[in-house]
Amino acid sequence: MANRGMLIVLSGPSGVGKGTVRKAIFDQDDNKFLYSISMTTRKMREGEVDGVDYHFVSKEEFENEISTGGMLEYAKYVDNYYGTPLKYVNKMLDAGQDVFLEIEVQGAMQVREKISDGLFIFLTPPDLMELRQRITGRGTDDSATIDKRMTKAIGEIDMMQNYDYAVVNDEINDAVEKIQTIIKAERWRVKRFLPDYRKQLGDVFK
Ligand SMILES: Nc1nc2c(ncn2[C@@H]2O[C@H](COP(=O)(O)OP(=O)(O)O)[C@@H](O)[C@H]2O)c(=O)[nH]1
Ligand SMILES: Nc1ncnc2c1ncn2[C@@H]1O[C@H](COP(=O)(O)OP(=O)(O)O)[C@@H](O)[C@H]1O
Repeated sequence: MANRGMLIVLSGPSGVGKGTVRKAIFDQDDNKFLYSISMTTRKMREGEVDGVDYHFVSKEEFENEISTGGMLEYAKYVDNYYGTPLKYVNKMLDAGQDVFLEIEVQGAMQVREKISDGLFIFLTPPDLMELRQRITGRGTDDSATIDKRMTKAIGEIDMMQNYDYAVVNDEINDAVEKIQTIIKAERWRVKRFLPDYRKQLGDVFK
């Protein structure tokens, strides 16, 4: 029953803490999800490993994947492509494995179009000033760039209405616990059971 794996999508505005929360979830011992490793054209940072943090590819390779239908979703973000290879996700879902994506908002909306029975969780900041402080705290942007990121983030927060759940990333451990609770409840959603019973209808009156 409900043999197909669950697709879990964690998204939210830049700087809200998606990467931090995702790492905390995957550091838990009893974590059973498979993380879909994204493909990107951005440069590898110190300490990153190809095939672990991302599949690092050239712009030509990425565009070739797009044109041959190899991407479940992709987005151009700060001049680089980021995307989810389709093959791995489908294979794992068909094998009954739950797959976890941590992606930005444009990509999440493309996944929603294609895999409507996925679980879409929006990570949101306690308030906008705190979001600004987190972006500032990373120390990677000047104040004009921070303004641009904030304008973008406000548009992204507006996309919250297209998600199933909103989780406030106030304290990391609380956010992780809320996400785990949502995932547990999702397993018993009616929509995950009906297709299996419907499939059995053909056999039962033979
Ligand atoms: N659409 C999409 N976004 C992704 C994917 N992988 C990572 N991202 C997002 O791309 C953005 C930039 O990621 P990264 O360069 O690692 O920077 P950082 O998270 O800001 O340190 C983040 O918001 C990620 O969540 C993907 O496969 N698809
Ligand atoms: N719950 C939290 N409380 C305080 N700071 C946080 C929290 N979650 C993340 N951060 C910090 O906010 C910044 C942005 O987090 P990051 O995971 O890079 O965001 P994203 O992946 O959404 O762009 C980082 O400096 C991170 O340490």
